[in-house]
Amino acid sequence: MMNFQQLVLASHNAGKLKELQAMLGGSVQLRSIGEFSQVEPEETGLSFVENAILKARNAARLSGLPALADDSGLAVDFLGGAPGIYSARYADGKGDAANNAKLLDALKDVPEEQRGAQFVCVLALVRHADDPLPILCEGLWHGRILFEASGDHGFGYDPLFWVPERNCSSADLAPLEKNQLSHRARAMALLRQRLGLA
Ligand SMILES: O=c1nc[nH]c2c1ncn2[C@H]1C[C@H](O)[C@@H](COP(=O)(O)OP(=O)(O)OP(=O)(O)O)O1
Ligand SMILES: [Mg+2]
Repeated sequence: MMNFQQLVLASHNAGKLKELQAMLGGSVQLRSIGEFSQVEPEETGLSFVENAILKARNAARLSGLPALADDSGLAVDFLGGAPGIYSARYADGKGDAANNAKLLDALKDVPEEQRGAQFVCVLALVRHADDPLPILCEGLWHGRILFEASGDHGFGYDPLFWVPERNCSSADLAPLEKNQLSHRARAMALLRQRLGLA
């Protein structure tokens, strides 16, 4: 078993870095890919898995370190799984607020029982840029899309995601609580097992 004391996180999303570092604890130091490059790779894959691997390889190449990538998104039942892998680009790169406004508009006439959705997270870890056997772990989080935003924590679509097991939005959850329940938490629990950190 390889010992990953330092990993580069192949993400330019500060929210992900915070959550993933909190989940990993002190045993692994996550360094941001921002230390090495500000250029974001184009996410050309057709799946979360492909995009996670592509981002991890790119970060390993740029940093010379083993790399962890997170490709995630929101799959809305009524929209046939959209925005899915296009979640970050849903409102053409105009950011989280525009993404959320577009989603609320797309669902404005959809009743509560048809507003089911899941957050998806795929984590990919490569030992080096050409690693032929990336470690892959996925996590899902089932919930519903609210009719209006609620909460100040988290990032992205959190204010619109109703968490049935807590009866509030994921942005209403304290960070510690989100990090025990989320799609990312589930994927990370599997990764920790794979790495012998559990
Ligand atoms: O826990 C979450 N709470 C709320 N929203 C979330 C979450 N997890 C993913 N999301 C949303 C944000 C973004 O719209 C998309 C991820 O897109 P994704 O390409 O994986 O990440 P990103 O572009 O923000 O950063 P990067 O690619 O550099 O890792 O799904
Ligand atoms: Mg991205």
